[in-house]
Amino acid sequence: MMAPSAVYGGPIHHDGAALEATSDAIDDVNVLKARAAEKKRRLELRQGSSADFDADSQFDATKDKSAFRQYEAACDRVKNFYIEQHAKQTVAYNLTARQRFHAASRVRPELSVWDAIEKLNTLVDESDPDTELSQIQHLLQSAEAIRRDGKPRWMQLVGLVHDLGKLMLFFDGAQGQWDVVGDSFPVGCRFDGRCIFPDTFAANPDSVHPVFGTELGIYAPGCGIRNLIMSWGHDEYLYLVLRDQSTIPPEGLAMIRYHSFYPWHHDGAYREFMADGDEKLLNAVRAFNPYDLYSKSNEVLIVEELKPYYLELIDEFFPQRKIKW
Ligand SMILES: O[C@H]1[C@H](O)[C@@H](O)[C@H](O)[C@@H](O)[C@H]1O
Ligand SMILES: [Fe+2]
Ligand SMILES: [Fe+2]
Repeated sequence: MMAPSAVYGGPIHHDGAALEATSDAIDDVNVLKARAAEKKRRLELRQGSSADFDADSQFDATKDKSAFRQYEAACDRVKNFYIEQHAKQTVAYNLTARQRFHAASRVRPELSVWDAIEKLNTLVDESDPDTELSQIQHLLQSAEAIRRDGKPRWMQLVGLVHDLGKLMLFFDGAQGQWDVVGDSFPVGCRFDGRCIFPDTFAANPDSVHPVFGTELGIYAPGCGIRNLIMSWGHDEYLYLVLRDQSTIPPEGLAMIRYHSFYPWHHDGAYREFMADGDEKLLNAVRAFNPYDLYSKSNEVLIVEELKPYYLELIDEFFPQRKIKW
């Protein structure tokens, strides 16, 4: 009979040191195996995301797009919202809001992204003619549409978080919904006729201001979209919050910052301020828009079912877990 040492190719030791060495080696192998399994799982997850971020959307092929953003036919809730917002979004208010945001004394609540999403459960957006569901549903509907179209994981994440700036209603000393939600536009120059309900800007003192009321106002042509002072609201707030606290790529940050800037990304206004590189950002914002707008539906998603997938996605882009809001 063959000696056991011949089968294993070496002598069998029974001393403690050798046993310890063997069990360390087994631990090492297990770590490697766990790492390989994790890598494979992440790869598999990614395989579901193969489309370019800016490839045309597919999920909305059968949607009647003319049914969305019908402001003339909208209810009084929406019209009254814009009457108030357009009267009050002045340069002076904007500077006050930004100072408030940047103040060293500002207490910044810390909350994970998922907890922030759940907090939005109670918020129904007064400016929105297309959904009366809570914002958590809107975020999940956007993210799910992006996921269904096989878009990159960072873009799915942008869908999931893009309206979290609406949390400023609870956190940032907002005055009401008028300085949180709704379409956005620059202040400091003439309000463009392509904004919705443009006549309501007549009640805004800046519209007759000797500088702010002129076509270019405080800006130079070609100054760059990033240099426009955007009306204060959830886009700008979330952009400022996430710019330094996530690994979202620049295109994703542009989607967040300008997703409500319909007069620019949808109606071609304010192009005179664009600089080199802005066309690329515009392209990104446009690629995101269908997932924000046409994903709105009355179909209620089951939050608990989707939660594990999105918790993992959040982990990938927010390694520090909690966000300073
Ligand atoms: O009513 C909506 C809503 O507030 C959205 O979150 C915003 O991004 C849109 O631009 C706006 O018109
Ligand atoms: Fe939004
Ligand atoms: Fe949205």
